[in-house]
Amino acid sequence: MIRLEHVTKAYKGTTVALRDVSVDIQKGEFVFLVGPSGSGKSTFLRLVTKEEVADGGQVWVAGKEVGSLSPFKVPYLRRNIGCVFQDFRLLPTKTVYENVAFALEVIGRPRQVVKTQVPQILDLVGLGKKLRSLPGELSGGEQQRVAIARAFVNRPLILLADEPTGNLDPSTTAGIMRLLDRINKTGTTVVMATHDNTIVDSMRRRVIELDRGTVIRDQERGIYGVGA
Ligand SMILES: Nc1ncnc2c1ncn2[C@@H]1O[C@H](COP(=O)(O)OP(=O)(O)OP(=O)(O)O)[C@@H](O)[C@H]1O
Repeated sequence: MIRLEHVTKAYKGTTVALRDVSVDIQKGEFVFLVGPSGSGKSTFLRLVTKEEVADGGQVWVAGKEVGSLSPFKVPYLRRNIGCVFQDFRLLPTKTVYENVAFALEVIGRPRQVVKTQVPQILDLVGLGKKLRSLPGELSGGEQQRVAIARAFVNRPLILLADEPTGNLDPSTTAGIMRLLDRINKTGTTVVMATHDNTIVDSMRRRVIELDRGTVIRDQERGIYGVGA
């Protein structure tokens, strides 16, 4: 579903962010990306969505080589990928319902589809009763649930999560992880960058560890790491 082949990425004026990274992630896997700050985790995720382009090597997503996709095809690539971030990135003046509906409207889904799917997905994330709230009226955990609903409402093949629990307390974090686990169980491939050793150690999923842009460990049912 996601394959990086000898991928290298350097930003202007910085050291290399990823160096000869080769990784193959199958459909339906749940993968943790771990490593110290600056090790290249976010860069990895941004290459998958083509927010960044590799300098060397190839990035394959759902059977397409992303680097050579023409610009007009990039939106179609992104329809297959839901993204969740540490800072939620909700539209502050729009309600919970509108935030999630927007994700369907921008890809031209008919109104009737929006009307049925948005309440359904908000029920799934446990926010069926907060449709009319604004993000600012919700707790951090609830805001992240809205963000996950928005990322998943289109049933993407892939869900990328960059430190999704970074701003949340441990019990809220556990709820978010249960939700991501449920989404993964529907067959969605989940790749999550995290610094949270407790999560990684309790889930025991595949762990890919980066250090200064290089994969130093790729372990099935892994733990966060030695000395973490
Ligand atoms: N837009 C950018 N411009 C220049 N350098 C960048 C840019 N984004 C990342 N970098 C650099 O690339 C390297 C990898 O950064 P990246 O954000 O991928 O790491 P990370 O593992 O996600 O870090 P963190 O855990 O702090 O989010 C770092 O040295 C960083 O400073």
